Amino acid sequence: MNSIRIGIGYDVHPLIEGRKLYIGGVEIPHETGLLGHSDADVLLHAIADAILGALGEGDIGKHFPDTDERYKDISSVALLQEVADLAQRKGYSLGNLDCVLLAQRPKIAPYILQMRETIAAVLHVDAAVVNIKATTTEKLGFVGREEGMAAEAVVLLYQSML
Ligand SMILES: Nc1ccn([C@@H]2O[C@H](COP(=O)(O)O)[C@@H](O)[C@H]2O)c(=O)n1
Ligand SMILES: C[C@@]1(CO)OP(=O)(O)OP(=O)(O)OC[C@H]1O
Repeated sequence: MNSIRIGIGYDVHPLIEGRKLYIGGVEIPHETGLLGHSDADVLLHAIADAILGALGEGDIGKHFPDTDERYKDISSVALLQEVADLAQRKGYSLGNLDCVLLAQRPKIAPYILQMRETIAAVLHVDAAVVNIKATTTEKLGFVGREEGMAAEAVVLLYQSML
């Protein structure tokens, strides 16, 4: 029987002035951006962690240490690409992916289709199997105070070949 595996991912990054805002591989005009060693794309980090979890391969901190200068300011699209390549080498394909971004502002709805297409291209799937949701936290907590953003992702992988 072909094996199926699920994985979850969760990530948080602070928001500061003077950084560009990248979410889901898309640059979004905003007065603050996410802080991290990489471009701090919190949504792609949660997705990459979910895939690594499904593969039993730890997390992105293990694969791309924030002490390594190679990953300084790197695009998280490149990190997700490396994770996708690992999944492919292990014979796994994406069944479907669901994720949610927690952000008080900006509204990301106008960018969701571009994010889905970007992620789908990296993962070699149809955008129909990539679902992206967003929620404010009704001005509650660190997200509501716009101190940071969080993201969660769940993926299902299936073994496509051996
Ligand atoms: N940063 C965000 C947060 C939410 N949305 C969309 O707005 C709608 C309402 O969200 P609530 O959390 O206030 O219930 C919902 O459709 C979200 O997708 C958004 O685009 N960007
Ligand atoms: C991606 C990495 C590597 O550049 O750095 P950050 O952008 O700080 O992101 P984090 O979510 O802390 O995950 C792992 C890191 O090693």
